[in-house]
Amino acid sequence: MTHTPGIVITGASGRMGQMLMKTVLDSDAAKLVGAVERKGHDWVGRDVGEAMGGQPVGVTVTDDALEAFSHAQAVIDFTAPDATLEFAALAAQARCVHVIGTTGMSDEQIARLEPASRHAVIVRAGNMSLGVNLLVQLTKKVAAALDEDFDIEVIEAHHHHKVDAPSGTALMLGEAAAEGRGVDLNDVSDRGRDGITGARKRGDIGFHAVRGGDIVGEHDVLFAAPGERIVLRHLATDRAIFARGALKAALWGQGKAPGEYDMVDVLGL
Ligand SMILES: NC(=O)C1=CN([C@@H]2O[C@H](COP(=O)(O)OP(=O)(O)OC[C@H]3O[C@@H](n4cnc5c(N)ncnc54)[C@H](OP(=O)(O)O)[C@@H]3O)[C@@H](O)[C@H]2O)C=CC1
Ligand SMILES: O=C(O)C1=N[C@H](C(=O)O)C[C@H](O)C1
Repeated sequence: MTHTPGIVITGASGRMGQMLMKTVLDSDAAKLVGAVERKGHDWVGRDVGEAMGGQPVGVTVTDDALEAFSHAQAVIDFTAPDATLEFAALAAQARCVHVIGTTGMSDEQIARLEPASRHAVIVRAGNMSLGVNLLVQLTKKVAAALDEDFDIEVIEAHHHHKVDAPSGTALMLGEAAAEGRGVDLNDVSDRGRDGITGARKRGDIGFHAVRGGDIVGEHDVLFAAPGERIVLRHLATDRAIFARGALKAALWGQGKAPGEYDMVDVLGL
């Protein structure tokens, strides 16, 4: 008999939390065993299906993350950096696979995931969709094929609720471009120009963030040279693509050795 992994969703009431819940409830490969919200949230104590405006699903929203994780095989976490660091310690304690979609983490915060990854599998990516992870590979290839006559700019657009910039995806694409070029992104990153900036510095990788309305997520990588331009583009029109990727990661992580992984590992790209 095959074992169906139990999944807990953190940030249950969020845009991604609700999408993740629906994706797990619709899946035959996993079962929803927990939904976590912060202390004092008005969903705590309610059936999560009813809280989302539908039928009961038999899962009560809790603010006790460790208790919820102790009944699960994986935690899918699209919340905020501080919350994700707390959940990483608890998921490791419960030996759950921790799938992290949270963006906006500093290098120092990312480094603080390391102790948890010694005890449990962590899969973290700024974008869980197949399309973006393919675009990351293409960006690396194109950047490796072109010289610095081609200026690289990463332009992203998101809904007006988004709190971090550049997006996690834009940073993944920038890292890929830098890697393709054989440079360190920290040395060439130029974020959001304003004022008398002087002429563009050869070799820089620029980042620009647009925020408006209900844009799900759009990313362009522009390679601009005298006389020609290449644009690599991904348009997300449905958050389901991120939730499907996250569930795939939660299933992929079962039985893997503790450590830090990303969607390139999961998708075998
Ligand atoms: N990797 C990927 O593929 C994707 C990543 N994301 C990322 O996922 C994250 C969430 O996005 P989105 O769903 O749009 O955001 P929302 O603001 O809609 O949801 C975030 C959820 O996390 C909860 N949360 C925040 N801080 C805490 C905390 N300290 N303890 C417990 N719960 C907390 C919020 O609760 P409350 O309302 O009470 O604050 C809310 O339920 C962002 O970082 C975003 O960039 C989004 C889409 C795809
Ligand atoms: O906040 C969002 O919505 C998204 N965040 C991720 C990011 O920062 O790149 C992924 C996706 O673009 C949606």
